[in-house]
Amino acid sequence: MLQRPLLQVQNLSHQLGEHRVLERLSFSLEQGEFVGLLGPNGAGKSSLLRCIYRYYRTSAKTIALNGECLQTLSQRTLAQNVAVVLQQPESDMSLTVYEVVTLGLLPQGGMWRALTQEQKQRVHQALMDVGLCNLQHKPLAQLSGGEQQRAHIARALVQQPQLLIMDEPTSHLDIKYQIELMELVRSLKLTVLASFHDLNLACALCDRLLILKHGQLVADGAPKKVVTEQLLSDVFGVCAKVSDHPQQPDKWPLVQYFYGYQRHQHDG
Ligand SMILES: Nc1ncnc2c1ncn2[C@@H]1O[C@H](COP(=O)(O)OP(=O)(O)OP(=O)(O)O)[C@@H](O)[C@H]1O
Repeated sequence: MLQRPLLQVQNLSHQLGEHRVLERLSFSLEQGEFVGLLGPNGAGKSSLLRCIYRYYRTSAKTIALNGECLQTLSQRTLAQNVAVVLQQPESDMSLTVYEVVTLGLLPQGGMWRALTQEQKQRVHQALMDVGLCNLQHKPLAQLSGGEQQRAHIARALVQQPQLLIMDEPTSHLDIKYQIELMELVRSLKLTVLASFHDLNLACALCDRLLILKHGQLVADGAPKKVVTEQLLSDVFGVCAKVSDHPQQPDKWPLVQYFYGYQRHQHDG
């Protein structure tokens, strides 16, 4: 029997004010896939992710989770199944790391009563997974950007979601943190849809890439298939050389950019 996709997006369009930000998108995510969402500024990445975690309401039947229409799921069912990590949320800075991570129990009805042994264990395990046990009693505000993001990922882990959505989770982190954090997420074997700006990082981490341009899905496939010099020129407007990454030549393309755009613009 064919397995049902975890997430199915079918003919999704979305309008913000006068602006049509998503245009008839269709794709699905299989259980366990790690999928990168790429595209230039304004392409519609955040808008698409917002539709999927239901920050934006969309028309019925355009998004299904486990075969059920996203719009009809209760808030609780949605929160039990979908966790979201955004870039640098600042709302919970006064909480300690432990408290932030415990927030992940909310969808299961935790937090408002004493934690059960099982819940405490789950929080502890998540703190271990992200390597934050030693900082768990510190306020979030006293942590570095990378450590804060780890705490948010631990919160998402405690939620035990089927789908983890990440909107540019690494954009303020240095390159080592970016790699470390995303390799950590990858090792957790969740289904992940994450937006990126760093093409090389996305190529090395993702099973599959979705490329957006002007709200349309212009490519969907393995990094090696999708990332071509033509696509980089057509979608991102850059001139680049694409070769094989020395570490994984069969799987990972390596993008090297050429510079001098300012001069070309002036040269007309
Ligand atoms: N509230 C809004 N009302 C009208 N248009 C909006 C609104 N929010 C975003 N947009 C527009 O929707 C388009 C898509 O924006 P979105 O944030 O989804 O792009 P993005 O690919 O995530 O961009 P970036 O890489 O810059 O974060 C942009 O042209 C943006 O100007």
